[in-house]
Amino acid sequence: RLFSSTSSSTLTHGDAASTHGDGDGVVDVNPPRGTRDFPPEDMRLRTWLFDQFREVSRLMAFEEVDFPVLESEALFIRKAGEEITQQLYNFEDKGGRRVVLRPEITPSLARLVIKQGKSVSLPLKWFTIGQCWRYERMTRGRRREHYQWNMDIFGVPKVRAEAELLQAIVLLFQRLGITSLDVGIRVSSRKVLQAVLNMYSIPEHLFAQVCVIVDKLGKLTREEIEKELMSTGLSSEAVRGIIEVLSLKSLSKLEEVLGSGVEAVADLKKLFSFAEQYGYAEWICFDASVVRGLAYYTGIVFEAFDREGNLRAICGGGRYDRLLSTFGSEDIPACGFGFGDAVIVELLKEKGLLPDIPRQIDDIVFPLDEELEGPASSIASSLRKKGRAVDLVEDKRLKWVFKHAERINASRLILVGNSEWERGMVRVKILSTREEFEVKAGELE
Ligand SMILES: OCc1cccc(Br)n1
Repeated sequence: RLFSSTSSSTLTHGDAASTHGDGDGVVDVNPPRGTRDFPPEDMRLRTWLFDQFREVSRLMAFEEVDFPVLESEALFIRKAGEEITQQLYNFEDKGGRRVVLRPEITPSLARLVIKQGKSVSLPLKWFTIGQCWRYERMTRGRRREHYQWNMDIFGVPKVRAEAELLQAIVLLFQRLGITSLDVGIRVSSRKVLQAVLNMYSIPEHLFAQVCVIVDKLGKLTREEIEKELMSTGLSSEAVRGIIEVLSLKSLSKLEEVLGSGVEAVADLKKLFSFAEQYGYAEWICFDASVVRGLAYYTGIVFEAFDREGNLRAICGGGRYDRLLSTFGSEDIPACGFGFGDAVIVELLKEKGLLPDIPRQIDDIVFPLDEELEGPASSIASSLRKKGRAVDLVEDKRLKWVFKHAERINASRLILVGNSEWERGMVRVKILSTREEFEVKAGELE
């Protein structure tokens, strides 16, 4: 029993098992609870997915940025009761600083925009793919980390920005083979809720808190939602009004209730007309119940969902025009989305769209005798300098090498044997055609 998943310590590179673990030589080779390793096969799928994120970012003319996973806790202290701020992976570092493993990326983006200040010209279109953390009581056995692709636009106040973000999401789905029959994107605006709160003269400072509660529609029962809303001091009449408006699924109905000329309706109408022009109208639908769970959204919000309703939101985002002033800076209009690496893979599995990403290398170089290991190394080296991916294999039987070549989809097998080498030659086998021929070692490329 060398390995067990029960003890808390882990095997670190180069250490003998006996110096770790709880004394009986048992080490835990599993990663910390709620986290994942990415062995080669999983890493190839992740790399493929992230390559799709990057390619869409390139098509949309976004620039890549990056940030530390570790951030000051101050960046995430918010009073609206969001789940994300109640599950902070926070701690005090050895310098007594309050820090967190970031639960989201938007505040880091805002921090960098403020830091860059006047040295950057607006609009800014930035993207990043980064790991985000939450400390979730493992009772629910959910993950504690995931990778998120974030796309954000700073300095565009009009809904053109949201229309651009929605195109990025649709392009991504299309690249993965997902259609608008599989997935939809629910779109609404926080200005809908703002208009309702105004109708009941509910004070501004309750807005974020009410949004966070209403975002639980569909997760909590209607009674639980009503109870939480009442606990913020809302009258039962206001609570009823909110729930009634948020159950609307038609823009014209919304206009009837809120009256024409309301900003929320104008924004949404503009966005839906953009959708027609971009060609992704069949992907989006108005749904007033979409508010998203982050306190800082101020306008259009959206989330992609699987139409079969088996999964959690695939991605989501919205406009956040007043986030920078919460960090003491001048506000800059902004909007963005986060797209996690987990739900999308569950969807691809469900749809039978998971790609098979096999290993692939160009050449295997194999010395047939021990004293040819030197020549084999120089052949491998010169091929690598010419850009060939080369696996230099030694101390194996030829039978194993042929199997290995198949397993890793090598294009060529280059055998270094005495009789050929004496004539300055090597034997080349093209594995796809079984063609075999001799080549001057110096002319190999
Ligand atoms: O989307 C919420 C979230 C934040 C951090 C880590 C994980 Br897993 N999930």
